[in-house]
Amino acid sequence: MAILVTGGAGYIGSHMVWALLDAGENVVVLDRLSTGFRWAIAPAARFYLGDVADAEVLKTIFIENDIEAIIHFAGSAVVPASVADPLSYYDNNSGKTRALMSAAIAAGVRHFVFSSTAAVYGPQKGSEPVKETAPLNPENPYGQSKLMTEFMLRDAAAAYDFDYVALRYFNVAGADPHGRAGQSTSGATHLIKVACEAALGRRDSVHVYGIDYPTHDGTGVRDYIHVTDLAQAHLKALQHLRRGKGSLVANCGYGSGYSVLDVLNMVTRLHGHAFKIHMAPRRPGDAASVVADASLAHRMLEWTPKYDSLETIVRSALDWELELITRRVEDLHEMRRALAAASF
Ligand SMILES: NC(=O)c1ccc[n+]([C@@H]2O[C@H](COP(=O)([O-])OP(=O)(O)OC[C@H]3O[C@@H](n4cnc5c(N)ncnc54)[C@H](O)[C@@H]3O)[C@@H](O)[C@H]2O)c1
Ligand SMILES: O=c1ccn([C@@H]2O[C@H](COP(=O)(O)OP(=O)(O)O[C@H]3O[C@H](CO)[C@H](O)[C@H](O)[C@H]3O)[C@@H](O)[C@H]2O)c(=O)[nH]1
Repeated sequence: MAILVTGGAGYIGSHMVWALLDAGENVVVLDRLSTGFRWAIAPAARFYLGDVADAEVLKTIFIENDIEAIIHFAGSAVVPASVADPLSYYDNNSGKTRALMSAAIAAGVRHFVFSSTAAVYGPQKGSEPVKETAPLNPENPYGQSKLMTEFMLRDAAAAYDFDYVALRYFNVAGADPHGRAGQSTSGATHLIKVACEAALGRRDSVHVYGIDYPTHDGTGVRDYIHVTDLAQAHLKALQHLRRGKGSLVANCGYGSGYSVLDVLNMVTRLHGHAFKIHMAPRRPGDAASVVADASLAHRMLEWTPKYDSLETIVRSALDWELELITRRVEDLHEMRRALAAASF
């Protein structure tokens, strides 16, 4: 039996692949490498290049592997891009997931774990942690496209021999503590990644989007969750489904909110070098404060985070940024050696 990880070449998916392999699972990855990288996939996983909606590649995967469950990360994940091009988000996050679900159900795959998001909730009054029962009112097409998928999962689970866990991630950050994976996306927009790049001189500066929010320092507040804890939550979700405990929608966060300035100060403190900061207008589609109440995941999945401190998250993100620089330098040396060898 094997677990199919879609989007396993991406940031969160690549950590999931390592977590599954560490837990002794057989892993199959499907990724079209639009934002992910072939090198990010752990060598022990079996890789298929393709789109999650490609019926032919799915057929091949289901014939060649005994897929027990799908952990579905493949998708588009940038809030402002979804505001600029909503239909591509509905296509990739909702339409293509529908095609994947349909092929999976036809092939007899019974378990599905889905990457949902805190963006399904929309604007919150005050800074109270958000429970799963909060109104679902996405502020942007990204959140809406994920919510539509949650509805498809709910209805499919009611109709077919199929169950699912949808995990609503808050702000995922950090990198594998063993240095095997991290966030490598070029042109990243996520705050911690952007700030670490600026600290290491890979960007000129960081823009702070909005200083007039009703938060403790006027900047946006988010609940940052370490990617390794998030991968563990998926392992627990898989266990939950295997034990026949039924479908579930649960938040994944820590319940602690940090502002943009809190994050920038932490990066500066840990790295030791200041970088340029520009105050900028609010970003379209952004909420003031988004913090999780994750008590349901703790209770139902028996999930206990291990890396729940902003300092640990930022430290691992900085370590990964240094690792990427080292790898680029090694690649350059390799290219130089290859060029020198070719010129003789
Ligand atoms: N990063 C976050 O803070 C965050 C928060 C909430 C939810 N999520 C969700 O988690 C998932 C993973 O996010 P990430 O940050 O790792 O993003 P990512 O862009 O690093 O990874 C996505 C991966 O999916 C692949 N992909 C995209 N569309 C595909 C398709 N149609 N067919 C095959 N492969 C495809 C990409 O090549 C990439 O490897 C996404 O669904 C995202 O919406 C992320
Ligand atoms: O260069 C930057 C980048 C971000 N921010 C601010 O930092 C906070 C976090 O922004 P991110 O772009 O890092 O993350 P988002 O909160 O926009 O979105 C993330 O969290 C959401 C859930 O809250 C979704 O899950 C989504 O997939 C994921 O990208 C926001 O207040 C944003 O305005 C800046 O000030 N400058």
